[in-house]
Amino acid sequence: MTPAIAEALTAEERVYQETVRQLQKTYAKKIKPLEQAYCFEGFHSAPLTPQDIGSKPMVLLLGQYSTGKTTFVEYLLGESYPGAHVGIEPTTDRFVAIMSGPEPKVIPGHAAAVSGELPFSGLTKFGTKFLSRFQVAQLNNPLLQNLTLIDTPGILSGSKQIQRGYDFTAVINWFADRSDLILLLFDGFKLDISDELKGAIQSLRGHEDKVRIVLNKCDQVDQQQLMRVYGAMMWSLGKVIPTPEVNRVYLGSFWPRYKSPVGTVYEDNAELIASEQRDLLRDLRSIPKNAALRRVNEIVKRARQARVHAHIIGHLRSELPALFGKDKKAKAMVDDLPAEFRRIQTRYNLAPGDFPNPDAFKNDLEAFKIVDFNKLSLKLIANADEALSADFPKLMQQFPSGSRPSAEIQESSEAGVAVTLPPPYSAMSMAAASSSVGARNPFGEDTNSLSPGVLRYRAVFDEISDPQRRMLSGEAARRVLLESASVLGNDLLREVWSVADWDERGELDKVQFEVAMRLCEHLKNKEPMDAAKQQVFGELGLLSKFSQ
Ligand SMILES: Nc1ncnc2c1ncn2[C@@H]1O[C@H](COP(=O)(O)OP(=O)(O)OP(=O)(O)O)[C@@H](O)[C@H]1O
Repeated sequence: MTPAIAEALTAEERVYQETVRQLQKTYAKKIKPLEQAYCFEGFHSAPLTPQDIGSKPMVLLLGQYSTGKTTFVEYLLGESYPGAHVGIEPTTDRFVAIMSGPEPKVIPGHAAAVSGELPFSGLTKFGTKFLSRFQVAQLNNPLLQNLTLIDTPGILSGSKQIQRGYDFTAVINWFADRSDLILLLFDGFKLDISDELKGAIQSLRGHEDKVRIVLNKCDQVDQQQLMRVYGAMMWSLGKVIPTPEVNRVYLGSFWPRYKSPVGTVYEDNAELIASEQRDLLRDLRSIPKNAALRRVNEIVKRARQARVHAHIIGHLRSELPALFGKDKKAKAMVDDLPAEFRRIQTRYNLAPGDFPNPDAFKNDLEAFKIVDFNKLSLKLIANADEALSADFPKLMQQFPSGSRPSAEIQESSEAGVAVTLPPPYSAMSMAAASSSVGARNPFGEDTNSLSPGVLRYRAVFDEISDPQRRMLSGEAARRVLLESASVLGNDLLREVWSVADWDERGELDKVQFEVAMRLCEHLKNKEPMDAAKQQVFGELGLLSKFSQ
């Protein structure tokens, strides 16, 4: 690694360390007790350990075999890591977490997963077969003071693919969840995108903002070939990464200094490659700062969920009669959870976007008896409220003004915890939404007819929709519409729904959600429905839908 990277990372690292320390403290004192009192673990996930919150920012490397992942790690480190294998044949047959340690050491997967010092306890759920294909490689390298790198087994093409004995895609997803940057490496000299790689890429849904594509070995082809390879790669990726934005691609050839390149090296791309590599390093430098923001964002999101969860559980418990008819009442409530959720939402003025899916919640509830739950503790709730309205926003102040607070933070700092709008409606989300719209439309609509900035509600949609299916359920959409446009009354909202759900699926995709929300805006300005419809479909370039 060049000293310049190490230096820049160190400054960012201090902010990261301090943020993490305060997050750990606030979480342990004000959020974890709430989670524990209301069995949050049974419905969401186990309480976070200090290691979970404080783990170093992670960079995940993914790609077909021999695309140069291990060599890329060596390029960043400026040295090889213990247990690294580089070769033209498939070499890395395991997941390797490359981490900081006092001396070069390999920790086998089973030991790493039970170590309280390492953030890998969650990997035990993938079983013994996986753990024997996982290891931690420690070494004393300045880059690793700030980052953990995850080298992954190369993905083989087509029929060569071997049975792994564990769920490769689920493991990728686990690491992707915890990563701050995901580098997808392709070989510019031998482009290949196998089905398993496509599956792995598809499992990165919801993490598109972290994905960067690296077209490696670019000096092995001439300029004309490079253009063709680049085009072919983007074409193939367009089919598997369904985002409207074009992913950032870095063209490069990442060799450590101590190795001299072999084979044909074309000089005509040298300048381009050099400047692309500089850009990628800049991206890597910003990881600790972004990671600190991401950690705060994640904890705030979790705290909001835990608060809503406590209200739900406390409400269900309190509604049970003191003496007779407990079972009957419990059954009635469980049978109509959406109605209970609405009641709780109105009573405590909670954001609908923080509520869980009622069906999933009902499933999880089967493992419990409502009568065994604790009643609502105002003290625990007040602690969580304080964390959301004071501690987390204060934490954000230490970031330079250029850093963007998340929607959740914005919401809790501006409006305290008694928010009436779901977090995505913050001005920040809207701005972010309109600034990041690209040219490709994954919704089956006519791409060219959508003008830039058209999907103003996309951040809202991204936060509350099903991340796998990219659809918003009827129930969730109804809650948002009621929340943001209840003044329109049920009849108008019903009409809005039937306009937006034009294909009568009972759920909305991103464009349909945009239509619904924009219609509400116009209707709130007292425009007649027909005029509002024409206006909205016109704005979105969907007039063909209007005439249907
Ligand atoms: N920038 C580059 N230009 C040309 N050849 C490269 C480059 N980087 C790596 N190589 C060569 O490509 C081969 C594969 O490299 P490496 O083992 O790092 O890939 P990998 O993606 O980690 O492979 P696997 O998935 O099998 O572990 C090696 O022979 C290596 O020397």
